[in-house]
Amino acid sequence: MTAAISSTAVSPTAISPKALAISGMSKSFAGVRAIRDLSFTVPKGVTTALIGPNGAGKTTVFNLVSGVYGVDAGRIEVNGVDVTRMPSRRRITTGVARSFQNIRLMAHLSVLENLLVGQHVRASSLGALFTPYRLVPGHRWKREAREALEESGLGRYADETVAALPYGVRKRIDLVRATLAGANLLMLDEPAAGLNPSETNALRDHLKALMAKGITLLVVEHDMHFVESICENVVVLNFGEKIAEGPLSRVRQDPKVREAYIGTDEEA
Ligand SMILES: Nc1ncnc2c1ncn2[C@@H]1O[C@H](COP(=O)(O)OP(=O)(O)OP(=O)(O)O)[C@@H](O)[C@H]1O
Repeated sequence: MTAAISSTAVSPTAISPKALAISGMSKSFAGVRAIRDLSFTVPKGVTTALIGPNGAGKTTVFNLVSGVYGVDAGRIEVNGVDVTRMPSRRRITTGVARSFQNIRLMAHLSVLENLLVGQHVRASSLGALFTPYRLVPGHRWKREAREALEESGLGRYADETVAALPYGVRKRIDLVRATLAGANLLMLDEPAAGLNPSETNALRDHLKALMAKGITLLVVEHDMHFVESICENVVVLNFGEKIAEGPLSRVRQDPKVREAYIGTDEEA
């Protein structure tokens, strides 16, 4: 049976100055050490990038924070709440949400329907979870979803089928979905991948608007121009370990970082 998600189970604390605090985190897959004794924090309001060559462990960090996998060792706090052993589906109640490299919107549904499906994570009872939204005229979630779309400049797409929309618009709708779920810490996995320059600009503006609303972003991104334009702090991983941390301008001069990227097509 699908468990109901109580919106009051854990209230994200406004007290912690850290949106995310990871300490001593390790994870192996069949003997391969993907993450090794990793510690870093994301202060509230400080847009942070997690960078590193292919296979460095960036997506694994997202999977561990969102609870797709359990850690072998270490501790993860979101907004001051220990989520280390918390089931994945409950972690949204602490304020963390993520977007994926491959957009997980349902292509055959409308934009609004996709957002309403996403909002079901906020359902506080089984009844609310299974109430078909069409049966509830003027439903609050529907209104909130339309408002969020308008606010993001995407209002005209509300009733369009997702499959018919350009990729850049779908990516931004995925962002609206994550914020509607009540997140104040958004983990974005390669948000700019596959976007053309004008779509990238629209995404950047969208992210800056979220930052201005107080949402903290943790971004995995290979496009360093994009990272430079929105991120104040950068954490660099290599073979699952943190090898550098700080502003991109400083980090990219670090010999360890330069060495990590040698032989790859990427640049830090
Ligand atoms: N489910 C899994 N099973 C086995 N190995 C895994 C699994 N997930 C990740 N790994 C391994 O963990 C290491 C880190 O992978 P991860 O995908 O986190 O790297 P990444 O930095 O996100 O790479 P990329 O930039 O290519 O997406 C790799 O060696 C990868 O093969």
